Amino acid sequence: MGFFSKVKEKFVGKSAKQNDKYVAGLDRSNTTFSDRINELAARFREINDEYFEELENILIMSDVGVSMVMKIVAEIKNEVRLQNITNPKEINEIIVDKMFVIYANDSVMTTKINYADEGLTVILMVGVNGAGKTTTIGKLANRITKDEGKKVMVAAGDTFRAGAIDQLAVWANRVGVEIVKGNEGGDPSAVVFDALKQAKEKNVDVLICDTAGRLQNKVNLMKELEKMNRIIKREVPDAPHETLLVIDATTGQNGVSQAVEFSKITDVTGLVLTKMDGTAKGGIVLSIKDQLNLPVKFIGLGEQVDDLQEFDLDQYIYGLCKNLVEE
Ligand SMILES: Nc1nc2c(ncn2[C@@H]2O[C@H](COP(=O)(O)OP(=O)(O)OP(=O)(O)O)[C@@H](O)[C@H]2O)c(=O)[nH]1
Repeated sequence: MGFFSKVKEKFVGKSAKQNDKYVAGLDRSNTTFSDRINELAARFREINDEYFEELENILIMSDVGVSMVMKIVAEIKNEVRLQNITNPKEINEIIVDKMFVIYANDSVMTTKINYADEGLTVILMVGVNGAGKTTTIGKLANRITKDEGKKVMVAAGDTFRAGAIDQLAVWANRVGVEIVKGNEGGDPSAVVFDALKQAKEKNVDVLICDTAGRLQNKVNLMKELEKMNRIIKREVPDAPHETLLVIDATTGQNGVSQAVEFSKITDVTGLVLTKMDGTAKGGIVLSIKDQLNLPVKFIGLGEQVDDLQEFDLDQYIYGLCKNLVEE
């Protein structure tokens, strides 16, 4: 069964609680993407080169990324020829299937957090300022505490940005986890070292470390992350278990380029796409996959504490293509 049929069978007419969050959070993307494709089908009597050009534009406007768009459209053309389809109204299923078959191909699809087999799990959060790192750490700490029953601690390793420490402290307080912090302008690795020591003493299960996001000063940032990684490894040899890169989905292709830069600086193990509810260009998930081949582990679908959702490909497809699937 193709993605299209699978998603249709799974979600249409049903209302699972988590699914509602995806549908609401991706509403703007769905309207831009699905409605434009439906509108295109209504305008063309038959599928021709012009139709495909417009389809390419819709995909590009949804932030799918040019090289990915070319691959997807080539696949769609091929399938249309094979099935001998000429009516644009019959193409929805093929569009949805091809987009996601390409996404899922050769993919590292694990969305689960890689926890340590035993002892302390260390998660390092990286990303440029304003991407939503602090908010994500708060939401993630809450998820891990409430859903998995683990004891979480956070380390205020962004000593560079004014206010970052206080902001993280507010979140820690809100979700009821302990925070280890140093002074603004201090050595972030010292904070992390301190946090590692305390986490081990207090039998913490998961330590989430904030870091500064000065991508414009790449050499310093690289040195800082290297030092932090060295200290973490010295204390917990198989750590960090995850280095999650936080990207603001509303920054579109710029966010994708930042992600590429970050992945050159440090070993990223997964992505968190924030503010998906604030963009009409939900296709960024596909573009990132194409350029980085890293799994999207979480997506931010709002500002509330429970708006960070584990990335689920089926729910994402349904959210993005709702009006196509339900046509
Ligand atoms: N709508 C929406 N807003 C979000 C989401 N994630 C974060 N935000 C908001 O984005 C803004 C910036 O997020 P912060 O966590 O404060 O990011 P920052 O502290 O500026 O920068 P860093 O922590 O360095 O990334 C805040 O107003 C958050 O509430 C999301 O998934 N959806």
